[in-house]
Amino acid sequence: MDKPLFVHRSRYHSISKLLFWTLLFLGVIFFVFFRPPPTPDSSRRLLQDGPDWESRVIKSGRPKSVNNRRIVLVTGAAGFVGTHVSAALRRRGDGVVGLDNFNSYYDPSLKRARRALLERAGVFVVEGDINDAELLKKLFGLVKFTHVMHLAAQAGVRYAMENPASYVKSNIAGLVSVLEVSKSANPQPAIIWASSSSVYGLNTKSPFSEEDRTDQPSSLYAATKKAGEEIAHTYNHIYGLSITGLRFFTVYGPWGRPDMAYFFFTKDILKGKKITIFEGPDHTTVGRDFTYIDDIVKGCLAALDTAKKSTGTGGKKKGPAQLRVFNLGNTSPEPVGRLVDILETLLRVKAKKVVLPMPANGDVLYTHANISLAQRELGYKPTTNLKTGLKKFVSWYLDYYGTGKKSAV
Ligand SMILES: O=C(O)[C@H]1O[C@H](OP(=O)(O)OP(=O)(O)OC[C@H]2O[C@@H](n3ccc(=O)[nH]c3=O)[C@H](O)[C@@H]2O)[C@H](O)[C@@H](O)[C@@H]1O
Repeated sequence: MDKPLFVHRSRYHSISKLLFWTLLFLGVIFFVFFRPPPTPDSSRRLLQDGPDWESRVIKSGRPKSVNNRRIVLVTGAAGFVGTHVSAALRRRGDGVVGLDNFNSYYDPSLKRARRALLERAGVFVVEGDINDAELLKKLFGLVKFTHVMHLAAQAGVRYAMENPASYVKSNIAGLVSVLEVSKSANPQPAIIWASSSSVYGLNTKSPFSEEDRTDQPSSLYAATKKAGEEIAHTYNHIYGLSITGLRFFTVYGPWGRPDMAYFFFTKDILKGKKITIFEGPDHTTVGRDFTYIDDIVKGCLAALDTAKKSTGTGGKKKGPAQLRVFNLGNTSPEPVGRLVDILETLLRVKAKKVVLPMPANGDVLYTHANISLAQRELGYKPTTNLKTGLKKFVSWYLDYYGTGKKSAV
C-alpha cells in the first residue's frame, strides 16, 4: 500500500536539508582552505589584464592628431596638479595615460571626482601604484611613452612626522621605480617630475635661486624631495635619462588639496571653527610664495616641451643627457594672515583666528622664488595674484561642497 503523502514529503525535506547543509559545509571548507590568498595586487591585476582595460590604455595614449607625437604617462593623475596637467595635455592633443593609487591621505572621493573629470576629457586613469614594477612595465609595453610627468608623491610637510614611512615609499622608492622602468624602456622617455620649494629648508638667502644651498631640509618631506633630486642626477649620469625637476611653491586653486592651509581654512571659516595662524619668533610673519595652479600648469607644459630626448637605449647610456631644475613660484610672497583676510572677504565670514608660535613641525618661515631661470629657459611667467586665484578657488569650493556640509561628488 502506498505511504501517505506527508511521509514522502518529510523524507524529501530531510534529504534536501542534508544536501543543503553538506554543500554549505563543503563550500565553507573550500573558501577557508583552498581559496588563493586575495592580495590587493592580484585582484587589481585581474581587472587590469583584460583586453578592455588594455584598449582603454592604448586609446588614451593615442595623440589626437598625426602631427602630435607626444605621449605622456602622468603619475599622480588624480592628484591636484596631476589632474590639471593631464587635462591640459589632453586638451592640446597629446596622448595621455594617467596612473594613481587613490590612497586615503585625503578624501579619495575628491580624487575619484577628479578622475571623472579626466575621463570626460578623454584621459584614462589607471588605478595602481608607482611601486608596482610589473604594472609599469605593462603600461610601457602597451604604449610608447615619449615623456613621463611624474607627479605622484606623498605630499604635505607636517604629516611627515606622523607617517614618515609613506614619504620614503612614495618619494624615494616610488621615484626609483619610475626611473627604473624609464631607463629600460626603448626609446627612453624624458622625465619631468615634481620637486618642492621645501628643499630650500633653512636657507635664508631670499629670493630662493636654484643656485642656493639645499642641504638643510627642515622636514622629512623636504629631505625626500632633495633625495629625489640627487637620485635624478644618478639616473641621468648612468643611463642618459633626460630629467627635469620642478620646485613647486605652495600651489593652490580649484580641485586643490584638502590638507593645505588655504583649503582647510576655507572649510573651517565656513563652519565657524577656529583656525590657527602660525607666527615666527618675536611675532614675525610667516609667509608663502603662493602659486596659482594655472601658472604651474603652464610651467609644467613648458618644461615638457623644452625637454630634450633621453640618450640611452636598452638601459645603456649613449651620451650626455639633459638634467635641469627650475623654481616654479609666483615670486610674490604673502603673509598667511593676508591669505586669511582675503578668504574672509570672499566668504563674507569673519574667521575665528588664533595666532600661535609655529610648532617645530618641519614648516619653514618664509618662501620666495627667484624665477629668472624658468623665465629664460621655459618662458614661464606667472600671471595670477593671490586675490584673483583665491576668488577662483572659493567659487569652485562653494560650487563643489556648498557652504559647509559635504555634498558633492
Ligand atoms: O611649496 C612647497 O614646497 C610645499 O607647499 C605646501 O606646503 P606649505 O607651503 O607648508 O603649505 P600649507 O601646508 O598649505 O601651509 C601654508 C602656510 O600656512 C601655515 N599654516 C599651516 C597650517 C595651519 O594650521 N596654520 C598655518 O599658519 C604654514 O606654516 C604655511 O606657512 C605643500 O603642502 C607641499 O606639499 C609642497 O611641497
